[in-house]
Amino acid sequence: MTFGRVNPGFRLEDQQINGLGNVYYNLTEPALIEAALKRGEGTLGNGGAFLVTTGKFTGRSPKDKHVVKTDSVADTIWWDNNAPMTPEGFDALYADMLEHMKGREYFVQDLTGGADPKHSIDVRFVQELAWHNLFIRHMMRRPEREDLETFIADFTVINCPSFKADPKKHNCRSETVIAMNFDRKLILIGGTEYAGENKKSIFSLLNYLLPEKGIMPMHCSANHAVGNPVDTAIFFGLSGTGKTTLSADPNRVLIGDDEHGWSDRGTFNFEGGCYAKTINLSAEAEPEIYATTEKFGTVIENMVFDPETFELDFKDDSLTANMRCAYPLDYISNASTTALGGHPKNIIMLTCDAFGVLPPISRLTPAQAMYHFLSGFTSKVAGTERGVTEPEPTFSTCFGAPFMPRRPEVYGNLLREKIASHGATCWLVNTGWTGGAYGSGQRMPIKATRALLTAALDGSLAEAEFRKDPNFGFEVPVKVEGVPDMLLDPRRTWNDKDAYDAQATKLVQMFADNFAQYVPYIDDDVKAAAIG
Ligand SMILES: Nc1ncnc2c1ncn2[C@@H]1O[C@H](COP(=O)(O)OP(=O)(O)OP(=O)(O)O)[C@@H](O)[C@H]1O
Ligand SMILES: O=C([O-])CC(=O)C(=O)O
Ligand SMILES: [Mn+2]
Repeated sequence: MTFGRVNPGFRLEDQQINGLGNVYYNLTEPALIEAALKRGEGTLGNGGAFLVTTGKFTGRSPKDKHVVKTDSVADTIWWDNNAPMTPEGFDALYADMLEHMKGREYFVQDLTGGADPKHSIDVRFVQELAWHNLFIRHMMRRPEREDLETFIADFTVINCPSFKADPKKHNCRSETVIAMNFDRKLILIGGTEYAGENKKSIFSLLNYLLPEKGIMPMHCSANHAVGNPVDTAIFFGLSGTGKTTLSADPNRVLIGDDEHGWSDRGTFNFEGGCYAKTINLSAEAEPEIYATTEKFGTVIENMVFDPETFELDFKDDSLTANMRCAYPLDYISNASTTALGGHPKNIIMLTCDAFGVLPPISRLTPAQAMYHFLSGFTSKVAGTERGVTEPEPTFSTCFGAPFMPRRPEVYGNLLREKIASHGATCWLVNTGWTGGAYGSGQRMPIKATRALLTAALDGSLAEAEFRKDPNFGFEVPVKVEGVPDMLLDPRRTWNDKDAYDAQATKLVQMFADNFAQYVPYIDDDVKAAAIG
């Protein structure tokens, strides 16, 4: 039996997916929640939020992500960063997955990636879990309901958590698999219930497709000034650096929290929803995001709650530190209705420096911006990837290496051209440690980071006095209203100045060692910005 609304000429059978149990097409939120409850997938929480746990996998599995090595992509994929899978392995995987799916209920959503209709792709999600269907409905963009009847997908994602891959037969690494096949226009996900894999698979796809059209795909959040979309800011950053937290700014309009494109028409969100970390989330520091945790249909992943009152425990990280909530953009009161912005006037690169060396804000020249973009320094915070339990310094190029199918220079050069032609101002913002490294110092107060960003975005910071950082050569403001002077100079926040200097020297060397791999591919001015 099939239920719901769908293009009668584009059912699963038309895609040669046969023999399933009931198939539910494009159910809306109430029906999906009802189905998920009936299937025992989770619990209804306060305000109608939907509470789920995901078992063993509570973060992404980047090492289990494969790109199928077909002739058409063999020369353009960055294979050092993307594990290959043979076409034969993929075909066997697909056949076995289809066999496994037989007789089971499936939930289908027909959705779009990309708020700019000129550059969007249509994606069909075929999912075993009703709550994954709810999640992806929040996270992607929805066609008008009447357009569902003519919807044809450019790509199809099949997500079957109960399926276990066979590494030998399927040419993958483990029982968990994410396999992307550009020729067959299929993405197969198996062996994990973590919802983030659904959305990040489309991000990887767009990161491959868009550069060919001259569009820069970015792991960044974005917002714009109230009433003035031309005054757009984007915030690059690896997971946990503050893209979601800082883009939800009560004084600006939210465009999106995680994935955007920059075309010659301006910026556009790939998504229609947000996926926020909820660990230590507080109503005081992040009121807008906090409020979504009691809204109808918000998906709350891996949070501990009181079984009697359903109150969420934001401190309890016993299931994972990567607790999350997913909600549609319009659950944030000042979100953009179009999810479109102008050409970024300010580009913020967020880094969570657990060494406590980098200043809370620095101004970058375009060459320095390119240097930091290619470097992608941060610390991975606990939980978003399997096996990470405390901050772990890392260089993740383009602030999102796990999602980049092409070589870093492809993205670096695109960004560089766009910064040059639109004259964006670039900043490096450390949302990590101050007053010492992880273990002795403390995380940068959100209030201070916000005050610094406000000054950067309203233009007042440009008027400040700047000093040159002796370690990295960028400019650091000396005085900013609302922020203690001392905080602006990390060395002053450390009790032991020698320890700071030693740590700074070590970090500069880590940057230099990492950057050596890009030197053959880059221009002299960026090389000159490569200090150390
Ligand atoms: N100074 C700060 N600035 C930003 N975030 C901070 C700061 N101090 C602590 N945090 C915390 O760090 C976390 C930032 O997570 P956030 O969801 O914004 O990351 P993200 O960059 O959007 O990651 P992802 O790509 O995984 O979604 C939040 O839990 C936030 O409360
Ligand atoms: O993908 C996820 O699971 C969450 C996220 O946004 C990231 O890690 O960058
Ligand atoms: Mn992200």
